[in-house]
Amino acid sequence: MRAHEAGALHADLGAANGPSWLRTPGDVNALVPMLWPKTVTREHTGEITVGGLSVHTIKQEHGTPAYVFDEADFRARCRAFREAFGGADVYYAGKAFIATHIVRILVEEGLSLDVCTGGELRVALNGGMPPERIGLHGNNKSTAELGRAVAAGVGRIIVDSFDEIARLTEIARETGKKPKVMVRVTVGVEAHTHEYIATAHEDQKFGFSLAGGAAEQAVERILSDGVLDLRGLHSHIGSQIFDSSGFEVSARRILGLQAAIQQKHGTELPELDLGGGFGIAYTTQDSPAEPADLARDLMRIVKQECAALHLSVPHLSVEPGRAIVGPSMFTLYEVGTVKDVDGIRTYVSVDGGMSDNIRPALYDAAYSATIAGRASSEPPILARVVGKHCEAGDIVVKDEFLPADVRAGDLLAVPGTGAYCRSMASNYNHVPRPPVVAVADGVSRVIVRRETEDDLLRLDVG
Ligand SMILES: Cc1ncc(COP(=O)(O)O)c(C=O)c1O
Ligand SMILES: N[C@@H](CCCC[NH3+])C(=O)O
Repeated sequence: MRAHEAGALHADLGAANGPSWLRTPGDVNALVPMLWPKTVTREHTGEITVGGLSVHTIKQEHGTPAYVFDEADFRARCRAFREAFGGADVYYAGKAFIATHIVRILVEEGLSLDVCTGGELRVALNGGMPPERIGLHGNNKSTAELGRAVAAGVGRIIVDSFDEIARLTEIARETGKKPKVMVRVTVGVEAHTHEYIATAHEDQKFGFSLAGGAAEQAVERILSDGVLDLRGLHSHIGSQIFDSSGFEVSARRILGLQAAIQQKHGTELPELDLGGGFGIAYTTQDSPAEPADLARDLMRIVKQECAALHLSVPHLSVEPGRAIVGPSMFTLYEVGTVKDVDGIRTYVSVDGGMSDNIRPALYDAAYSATIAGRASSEPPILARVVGKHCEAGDIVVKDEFLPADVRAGDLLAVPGTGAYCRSMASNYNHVPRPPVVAVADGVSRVIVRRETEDDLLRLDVG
């Protein structure tokens, strides 16, 4: 007997907490479109296909667990952002997920790229991103990283500390180059998101404080030295944000600083970056905005503020990561064990876990899941999908209704794992990291290969 049947449980869970769309036996097979890559469908056989390939074929060719990347979906999202933002530049945030193949697609789709380490810069250049379309971030860029970025001729370096300004000024003097920079401003906005991924409140490591005057001092130092080419101001308020009011406050404050700089120094800064952070749906409880709506709102706010402050509208850029790549992937697992803890819940263990998705453990992030290899007409039961790690907090999906006949050998898919899953993966417990398999037009292709135990042993020099 399964621990909990959905009908009895709904009253306890309440619509706000439970995965409320799964109420009837048929619903366990339903795919809510906003959670899945665009080409995903459930066939009449009951199994899920993506890009024309069935999950069984993907499993046969590549094994599980695997991150499955829907290339057509990713391209469509790149295009949607580029078209929505029209004259503005879209810097895809590589920290969400970067690989050479991804960079090639970004180049083809006309996006620019935000990198935040020398490692990401290396992949960006390897994938053929024109250096002038690369922006380098980071609160502690080393002299070596700055030197490489300047030598490569990156289009912008977003400076984040006085130490960095000094370091970069020295590199510019030594090389005779004039690197283009933006000043990252901490605008003092409390973004409505998990505290670990909010980045614009005062008490934290990123940026120069607006309220404390550090941002203005940073601008003054750059202008008075005259060695760096100050292009504009930058603000990023955090990640997985749904409420546009944070962007509005941020734009108002940063343009206030821009106006103050213009008044004091007579310098009209030509560019403005409002960062990324646009939220996506992980469960049916989330309601993300369309890129066109985001773009319209942001542009309206900037135009209004510029008009009020008598500023020319600067060339705008944004840095979405999650909203582009997040929904383009799902993780395909195989169920290994099913355990009923009587009267509490059913634990469904899969062949991955916190090493391929640390977000539930780190941010209490919610995900959803479905049995991907078949449909079921059994009633739903409340399940917790867990991993294989030696850690009680190794949760993949905290609450989900799965069919009562969920069993070992089932394929299980978790959508929305394109952003910050492979890029934050570890090999905890010496579990090798899964591959990223790109699927398009019925063909699959490994774009990041599976890590092997040999890879891990090679690091262990004995
Ligand atoms: C400076 C900067 N830009 C862009 C991003 C991308 O954020 P998201 O993936 O939420 O769009 C981040 C991450 O939060 C960031 O720190
Ligand atoms: N890693 C975070 C997002 C932070 C992005 C970088 N500032 C997440 O998984 O949600």
